[in-house]
Amino acid sequence: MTPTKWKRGRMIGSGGFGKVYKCFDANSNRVFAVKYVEFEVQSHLVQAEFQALSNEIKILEGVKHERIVQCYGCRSTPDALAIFLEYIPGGSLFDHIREFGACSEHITQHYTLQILQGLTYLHGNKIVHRDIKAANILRVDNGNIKLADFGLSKQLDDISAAKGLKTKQVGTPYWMAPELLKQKGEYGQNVDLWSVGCTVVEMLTKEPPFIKYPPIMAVHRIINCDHPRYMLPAGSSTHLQDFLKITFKVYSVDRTSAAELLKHPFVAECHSNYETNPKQEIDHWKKEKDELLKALHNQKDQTSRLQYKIDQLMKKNKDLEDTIEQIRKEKAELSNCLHMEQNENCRLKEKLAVYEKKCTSNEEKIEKETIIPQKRKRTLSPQLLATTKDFLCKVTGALETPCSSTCPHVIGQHENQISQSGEGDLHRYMKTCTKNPGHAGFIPVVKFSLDDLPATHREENLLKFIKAAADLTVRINVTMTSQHRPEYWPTSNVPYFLYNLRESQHLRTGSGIIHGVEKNTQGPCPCCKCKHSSQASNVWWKLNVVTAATLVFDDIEASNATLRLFYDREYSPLLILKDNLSVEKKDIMSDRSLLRCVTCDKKLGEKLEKMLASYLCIKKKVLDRYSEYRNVHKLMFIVSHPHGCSKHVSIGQWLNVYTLANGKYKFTYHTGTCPGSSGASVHYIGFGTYVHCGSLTSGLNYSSS
Ligand SMILES: Nc1ncnc2c1ncn2[C@@H]1O[C@H](COP(=O)(O)OP(=O)(O)OP(=O)(O)O)[C@@H](O)[C@H]1O
Repeated sequence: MTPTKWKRGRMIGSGGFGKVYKCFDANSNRVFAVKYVEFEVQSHLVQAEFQALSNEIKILEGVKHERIVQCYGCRSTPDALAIFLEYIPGGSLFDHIREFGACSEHITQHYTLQILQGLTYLHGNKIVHRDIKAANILRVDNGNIKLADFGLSKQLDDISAAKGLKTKQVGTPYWMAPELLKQKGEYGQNVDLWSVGCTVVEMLTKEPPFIKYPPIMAVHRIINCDHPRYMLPAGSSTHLQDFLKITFKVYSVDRTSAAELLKHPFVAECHSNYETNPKQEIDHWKKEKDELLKALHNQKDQTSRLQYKIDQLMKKNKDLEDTIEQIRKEKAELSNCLHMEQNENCRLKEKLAVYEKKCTSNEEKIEKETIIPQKRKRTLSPQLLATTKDFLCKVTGALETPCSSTCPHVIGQHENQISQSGEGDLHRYMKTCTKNPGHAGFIPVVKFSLDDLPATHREENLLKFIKAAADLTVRINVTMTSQHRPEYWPTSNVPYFLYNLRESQHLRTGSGIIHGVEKNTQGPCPCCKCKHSSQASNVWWKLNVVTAATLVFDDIEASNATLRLFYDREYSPLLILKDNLSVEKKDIMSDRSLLRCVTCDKKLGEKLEKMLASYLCIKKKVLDRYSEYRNVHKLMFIVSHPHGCSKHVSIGQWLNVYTLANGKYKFTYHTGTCPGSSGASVHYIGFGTYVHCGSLTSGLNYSSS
């Protein structure tokens, strides 16, 4: 029954065709919703359209279904048509989605079922809704829904087209079926099924398909698509996907009717009414409860995991803080230590200065004992050179000339490098050398080449000979001066070298050459290692080394001596021999010592055997080649370890050769030697090999006889 004594209440919404208010009819004592459709023009045409609308409304008054908003007729006012509707307090599904978010598939199933129920009824009564969408689905408080706005849209569109409405309809094509959007397109009830599909997508995703396009483009897409595109929530059922496939059939004839769709598994399992099926509702809530419990459980798990992580981090943090504290303490201690070390350093520096002073004075003492002061050397040299006869005193070889303690010739500098501070100081002596400052005449053995030979002798074999001699040259270190050194040279009153330092320990260094390598296979190796081993080697080598007697005087000194082999460059690997080192033969007057030592290092023994063989072979070739020119070119070379440093070759000419009473030769030369050259082999090309002894007060160097 249409309200007669009604009063308009608050506005509850507005749509494309007018505003909706709550209203109360005093006659029936009932609340309604009233939709005001306002007129624009009172033309004849519009009048006709309104008449058609009123007639339609009358028909709709007879449409009664629990899923349909009941229409209670209409009344005309001067500028509007008031259509009375059943008041539904829950608002539209559109508002619900906006407020609470998309519906779950479960809820969507229920709403879809109820939409289809409403549509089945409308279609059964030959009514097409034409405007199914969430905004036209109203929620009853008990959770069920009703379809609103049905059947009037065609009439309202017609009035709008005739420009008879104040509010202009702006078409929302997103829910419309393709055939409805096509110009002059014919359509039937099945347009509502397409819209149901769009509304299902809207319920699940909050938006119908194609919403991202402006209306005009959306229309184009809907008309031309094979199937609308949408993104369903993850885990959506296959029933749902299949249901949508059916509703979105492009050709309306292919779409299944609303009544048939009620049998689709997507909706068939739902009970039609929420409130009338408490069991299902209980199941639903139980399910929701279970899900909530599960979520709660997960949250608890996560919380306890997070708590554990926090605890771990706090512990780690604490450890780090402790470490920082520890580092701070250590730093403080270290800076304390550093401070103390700096003080100690200062103290030691002062002490060092004192010792250096002492050391210098000791060195000076030694020098006084062993070396003629420079001043004297310079002044005496020219006179001494003048008379070669004077040189041939008893000690230097000419036995017919007696020597006295004042004999200037024999107080020659026996070129041991003496170092009070051990090996560490040898480079210092090299740098501060006064005999050959800069060592221009000394060529490191590794750099020696053909170019270093005089043009007259630039021959491969001579170079090979020098290299072979260099290979066998060794550095000899002695750390003890024997108490058996004589006070005087034999049969003279000339003090013997280092007599005053006998029984003292200090480093003396000189040179020598390996002169014999003898392989032994008889009996066990006598080296220290084999002596104390049950697996003593049966193969070993005896090595003979020639050096100066003033360098290694006797077995006491030999047992405190070492041989360094292959010391070709400063960083050559350390290869030291000292096993069973002894003096096999000694000639004080000639200043020659023949040392002996052993090795059972097979690789070394064989290598030295080969080296010696090629040395002797090339030596002979060179001797043969140059023997007839030996007095013409007077070429000679020396391989030694100046100042105990790495091997150097010095090349030059000898000055004089004296034939001694015993038929031996004695040479003098300026070819470069330094402290540390004592005992080095001196090779006179065309003559043979001798041992370097020292330098005379004249500055001349001389070798053994
Ligand atoms: N019977 C009703 N009971 C309670 N509220 C209603 C009722 N009818 C409509 N409303 C409210 O009024 C709003 C506007 O409704 P109306 O039908 O005018 O517009 P619409 O359906 O949103 O848009 P259009 O008219 O373009 O389809 C609805 O969204 C709803 O919230």
